[in-house]
Amino acid sequence: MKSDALIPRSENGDFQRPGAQFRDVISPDPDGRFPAESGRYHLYVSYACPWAHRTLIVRKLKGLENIVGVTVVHPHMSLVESWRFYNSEDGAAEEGCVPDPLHPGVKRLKELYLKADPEYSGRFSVPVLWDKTNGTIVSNESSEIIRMLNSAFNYLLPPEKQKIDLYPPRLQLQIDSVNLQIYENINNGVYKCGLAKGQQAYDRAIEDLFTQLDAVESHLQVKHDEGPFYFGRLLTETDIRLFVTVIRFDIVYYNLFKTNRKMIRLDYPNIHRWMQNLYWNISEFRLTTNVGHIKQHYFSLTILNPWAIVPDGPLPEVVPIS
Ligand SMILES: N[C@@H](CCC(=O)N[C@@H](CS)C(=O)NCC(=O)O)C(=O)O
Repeated sequence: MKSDALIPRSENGDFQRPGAQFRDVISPDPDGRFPAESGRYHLYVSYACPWAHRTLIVRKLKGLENIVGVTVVHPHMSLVESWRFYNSEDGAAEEGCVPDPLHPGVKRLKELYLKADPEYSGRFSVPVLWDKTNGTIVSNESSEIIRMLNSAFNYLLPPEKQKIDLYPPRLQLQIDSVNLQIYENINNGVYKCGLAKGQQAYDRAIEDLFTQLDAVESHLQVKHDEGPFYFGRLLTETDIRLFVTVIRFDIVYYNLFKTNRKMIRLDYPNIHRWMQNLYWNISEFRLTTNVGHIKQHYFSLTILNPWAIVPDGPLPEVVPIS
């Protein structure tokens, strides 16, 4: 099968991201199928992937490093064979990748999906939240994994980490509604631009993307007096979900996905300031951002970049706060 045929699209050529298929939930209930326990769950992520990046940020913000393990896959992904684990022939560019520590001999993420469900026929995507006790996947949907990490393990955490609530009850309605627009037009919007098949599909996607970015820019300008976050004073999951796309924007999407009507650093001062604050002042954002993996992964998608040449810029990759 030609690799282009593996990109899911509508009849009009619009990219359509398939829904995740493992949708179980870790709960604080000790009698549940997936009770919150220390050392039982493991995240498989790529540093390149914005959806996986959400889970890395929340894991760190909540101080779950010793409770939920992580393995980073190699940044080069095969559309047919899926992500692969580090092997001894890999070099320095693959910083942070290791062989699968839980399943010696497993080479590809695909194998874990098939262990969890031999009949599985969906995409082999990251992130994967793995349950060591049942030997299965709890969830491969990042929006739901971050909600679990936000609250399910609280009873194991010190008070200052328990208190961090990225989905606070009084903002939930607003968060849900903003998340939806940001997902549709920005998070997935950049993919709709990059993976559009045909001019009209691209034109639709780019219009929606920049209309939404313009709206976020105005929103952040108004909110700035209240605080540095999307909702002002409080850091929420909306900041995380927006950050993972914005940090990749000038570096890969602008060029590879043709989202080049405007650049964050030059044309969106409020979004840029908001992003710089998260990146430079909140270490959990900076320490989970790996620009090397991001560039290695996206520019290796030969369906969009036949020679897999990784461009030099933009420099600096993330502009320091002046
Ligand atoms: N709904 C998923 C989407 C995850 C996703 O699409 N991940 C991409 C990487 S950025 C992936 O692993 N794709 C592999 C593939 O489609 O084969 C989530 O948010 O967790």
